[in-house]
Amino acid sequence: MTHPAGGPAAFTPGPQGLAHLELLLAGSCPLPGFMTRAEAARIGRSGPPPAGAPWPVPVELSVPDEFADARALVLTDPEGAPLAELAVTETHRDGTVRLAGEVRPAAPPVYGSLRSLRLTARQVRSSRDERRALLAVVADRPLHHRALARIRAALERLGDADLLVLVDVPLDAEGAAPAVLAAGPLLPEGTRFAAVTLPVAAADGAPEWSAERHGLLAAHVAAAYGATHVLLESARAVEPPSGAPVKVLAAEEWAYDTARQRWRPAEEAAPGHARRELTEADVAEALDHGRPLPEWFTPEPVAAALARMRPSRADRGLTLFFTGLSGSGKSTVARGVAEEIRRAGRTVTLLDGDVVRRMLSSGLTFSRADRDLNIRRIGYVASEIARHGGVAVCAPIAPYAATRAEVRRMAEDTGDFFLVYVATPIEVCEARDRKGLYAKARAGEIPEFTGVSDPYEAPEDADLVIDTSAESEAESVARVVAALRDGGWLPR
Ligand SMILES: Nc1ncnc2c1ncn2[C@@H]1O[C@H](COP(=O)(O)OS(=O)(=O)O)[C@@H](OP(=O)(O)O)[C@H]1O
Ligand SMILES: Nc1ncnc2c1ncn2[C@@H]1O[C@H](COP(=O)(O)OP(=O)(O)O)[C@@H](O)[C@H]1O
Repeated sequence: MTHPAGGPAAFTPGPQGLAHLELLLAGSCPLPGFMTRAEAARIGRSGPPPAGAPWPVPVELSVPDEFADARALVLTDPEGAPLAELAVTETHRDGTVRLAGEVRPAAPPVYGSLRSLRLTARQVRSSRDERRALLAVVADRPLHHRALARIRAALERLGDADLLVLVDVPLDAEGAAPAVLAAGPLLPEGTRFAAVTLPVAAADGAPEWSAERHGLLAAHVAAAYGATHVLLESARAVEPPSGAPVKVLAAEEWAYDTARQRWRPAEEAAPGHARRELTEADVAEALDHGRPLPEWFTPEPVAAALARMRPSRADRGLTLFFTGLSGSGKSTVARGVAEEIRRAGRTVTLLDGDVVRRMLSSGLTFSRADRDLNIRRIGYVASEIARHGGVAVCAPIAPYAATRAEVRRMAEDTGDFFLVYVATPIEVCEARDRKGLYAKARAGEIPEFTGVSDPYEAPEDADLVIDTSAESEAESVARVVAALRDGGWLPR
């Protein structure tokens, strides 16, 4: 707990707390601060909120136990800069400690993605002609031709309306923003863009709301910006059932009419000529393999932004992680695969178990704690190699599933992760006993030996399983390389 200059303690809320605070401070939410338990209970978490509720979702702040007695709290951004002061009027426990009370702004926020685009509701309202209709599009995904056609049709129906695109992005990442903004030149002149972060749950650790609640929240925020009509282009929010403060336009199905070569409501498309949109997974797959997105589906500037945001797998970093018992063949196969990757034109670093134990992890034992530390170090180095577009080939035993999962998460922050389980039976590994270690382990001379006197948790999330007792070294290498080619990590 920190007490800046003798004042109240300071606390950095988690992502949900910060997102609620951002709306409170920007004047997008009409509440004075975080809700009491009774207020939050009245709004509820499932089903529609009661009629006349001031806000469609509970706004709560969860804090660690150490703040349970605080009367006031300075809420700061993740770098510690004060955002607001909270005067605590109620403390209650609901799994975690929750504080209620008014918030008073401290200093304008400087943190958060797309800060320069974070126009407040007040800023937008004060600079527009409120007699005109305002269509707000709340978007957390790229605007492809279908979305653009739907927006144009809605504007046409509304007559003389302004357009505001509320780009819904997390505070700590750009999300789909570059692809949403790339559609700017394809929208009417004068279209405004503002970045917002819509919370997805009441408080950190609380369950996420239903899609209808998300829709309702989006409508309320859009209304705060002065919108008269709302279109949801969101993966999370759907048309709310009722009670929205502005008209939420129906999300009827659209299709590409291949006869007329344009997008239109599916029921208007010529029979036999209605082509559906690509799914998000289709788009990801095309980008992963470096295939262009079809012109009928996505406009060129949006496609270009997407290709920048998600380079093909051949251009992304990769952590290729082998796991298996000692003597299973990890190093041998990893060496062969690394050679093939190099030959295919990619830069590759081999982080072999033995070398790592000498260079990165000398002094570590084979206790669980030290093995975990060893694997985390390998994961860290691999993820840095991947950050720069390289391929890191790792070949430690890595006996624990939880630690491998940690490395997967770390690696996927900067690139891709591909797990190869070398599932050679222990009898074969032991018969090979290249270093005589199994014999020593059986004789009790090496304690905590994996597979003999220490656990090995076989992976259930392997992307490929090989067994070097059933195939030659060349066959194993070829199978891994083929999987990398099929996945798009190596050119064909
Ligand atoms: N107690 C014990 N258990 C397992 N292995 C042992 C042990 N003591 C030494 N060795 C040798 O160390 C190599 C395994 O090191 P790793 O860094 O890959 O292990 S771990 O991932 O940290 O568990 C392993 O090398 P490989 O045969 O290449 O796997 C062994 O030769
Ligand atoms: N199909 C195969 N693939 C890989 N190694 C094999 C194969 N068949 C036999 N071996 C032998 O098994 C041993 C595996 O040792 P190594 O690659 O160091 O395993 P690890 O790194 O898992 O401890 C090597 O001596 C290798 O020559």
